[in-house]
Amino acid sequence: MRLNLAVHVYSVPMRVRFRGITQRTGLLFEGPAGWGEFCPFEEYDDDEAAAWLACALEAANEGWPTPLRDRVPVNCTVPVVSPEKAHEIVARSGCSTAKVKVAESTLEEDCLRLEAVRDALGPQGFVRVDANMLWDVDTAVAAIKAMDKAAGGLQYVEQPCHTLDELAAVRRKVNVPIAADESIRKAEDPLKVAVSGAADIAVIKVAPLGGVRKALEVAEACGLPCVVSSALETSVGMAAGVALAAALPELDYACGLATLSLLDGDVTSDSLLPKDGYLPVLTKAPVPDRIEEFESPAPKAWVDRYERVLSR
Ligand SMILES: O=C(O)CCC(=O)C1=CC=C[C@@H](O)[C@@H]1C(=O)O
Ligand SMILES: [Mg+2]
Repeated sequence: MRLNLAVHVYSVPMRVRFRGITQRTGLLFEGPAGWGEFCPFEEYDDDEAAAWLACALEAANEGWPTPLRDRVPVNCTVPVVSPEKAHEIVARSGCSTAKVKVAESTLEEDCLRLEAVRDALGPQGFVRVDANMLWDVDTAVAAIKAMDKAAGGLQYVEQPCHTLDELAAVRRKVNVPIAADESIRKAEDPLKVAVSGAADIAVIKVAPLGGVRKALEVAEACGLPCVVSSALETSVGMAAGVALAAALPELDYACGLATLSLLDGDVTSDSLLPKDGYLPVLTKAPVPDRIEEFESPAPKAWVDRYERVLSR
């Protein structure tokens, strides 16, 4: 269905279920500086969605700060899949860092998946895991020790538990570095969250933090090495994440921006897919020249949401 509006609602199937979704949906629009993408996950209320809109408006109206590098190292992302499939994803990616989703299945299954990932990467590669807050402190400590062994060394564990106090407690009890993700992006004020005692690394996401400039402020305020990670955007929104990674004064770790391969298609023919473990830095988002192939059959709810958040 074509809308009589300058916005396009897309719907792209996921190749594998990821964070509970099988279809990625969102909205694209063009402004004087280029294309922007508005795609807060469904459960986000209008308050939270406002930051995502600010990110899309920054891309469309202002553009991004000057990049400090022309390419960005990225990790491949391994969903909860069989060890064979995990091996295939990592081997095919060309990345030397893999992030593996854990804690959604049994510890044994997670460990088998991690062994397969290490096998695919070889001894020089880096393996990190993301538990998305699913553990309590004791479960986290036991799981991290077992996974560190199975993976032949973990680079870090992302958001093992819910609260900053729990992260700090886990951090005292394991040798694996801790990264904070939800603790930052879901904080009431991401600029004020006292993450430094609870984590070694900050995961920052450009859309939930309100755009490249806002996310750079958050990175500076938290004072930790940063990993820029995606929110499963199409290449249009992903370009903003890459712009953030390109503008960070220091970038010591591969970024979680190679998630296009989790989608079964893209709204542009200039997809941001990694080559030899890197994504190119673009000055503006790619033009969504394939939008018609992915036009949503039910755009109304998205247009309503966009207009509601825009008029707040
Ligand atoms: O960091 C990556 O490798 C990929 C991005 C990723 O894992 C996520 C993207 C979007 C939503 C999140 O549940 C998830 C994450 O928790 O980091
Ligand atoms: Mg995470």
